[in-house]
Amino acid sequence: MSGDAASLQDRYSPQGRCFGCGPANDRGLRLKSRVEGDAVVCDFTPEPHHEAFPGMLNGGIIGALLDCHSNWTAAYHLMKARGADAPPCTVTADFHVKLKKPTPLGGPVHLRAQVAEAEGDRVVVEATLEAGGRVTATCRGTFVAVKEGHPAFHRW
Ligand SMILES: CCCCCCCCCCCCCC(=O)SCCNC(=O)CCNC(=O)[C@H](O)C(C)(C)COP(=O)(O)OP(=O)(O)OC[C@H]1O[C@@H](n2cnc3c(N)ncnc32)[C@H](O)[C@@H]1OP(=O)(O)O
Repeated sequence: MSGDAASLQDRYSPQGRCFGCGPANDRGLRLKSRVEGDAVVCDFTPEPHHEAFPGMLNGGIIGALLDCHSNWTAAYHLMKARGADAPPCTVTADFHVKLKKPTPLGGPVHLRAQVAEAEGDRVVVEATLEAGGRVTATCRGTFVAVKEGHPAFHRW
């Protein structure tokens, strides 16, 4: 994979309102995913209201970050595989997050995702979330490009 400096969200879905990744949702997380070699990466700085217990990041927020970032990794992969100039609309079919250690607040977290398997419209993505240079959560999920007629089609 390769790409320029703009985030995938800003480039392909600037009007998106998804809670995790929509640039136009001013109450959302607005994560910014970027292509780096064979991976897609993202740095996100949690805010105090994302806290679970003092100084530690909420697990649901971790899940939302890993879900959206992995979704964009799948969509970008399908775009490249199809030779298209825009990604298809993908949705999450399943994702499994392991919260391995508490994730500290107070600095950025780093997300990194890669395609593990792909067949047709379905892509399996593996991702990690690091804080302070240590992996605190991992994720494996399946993301599906939807067809016309699905409620998500052309809705991101
Ligand atoms: C330019 C824009 C760029 C965008 C970039 C993208 C990045 C996005 C970033 C956003 C990140 C945000 C992350 C998020 O939050 S994504 C939002 C959370 N995820 C979902 O809502 C996904 C819900 N699940 C599904 O839609 C399907 O299961 C999928 C598509 C995953 C698989 O479906 P597949 O076809 O493989 O499986 P199947 O044939 O066995 O169906 C299973 C069930 O699916 C339903 N179903 C299927 N089709 C339709 C339909 N047309 N209209 C209505 N429903 C439909 C139907 O109920 C069926 O059940 P039943 O019929 O057995 O009862």
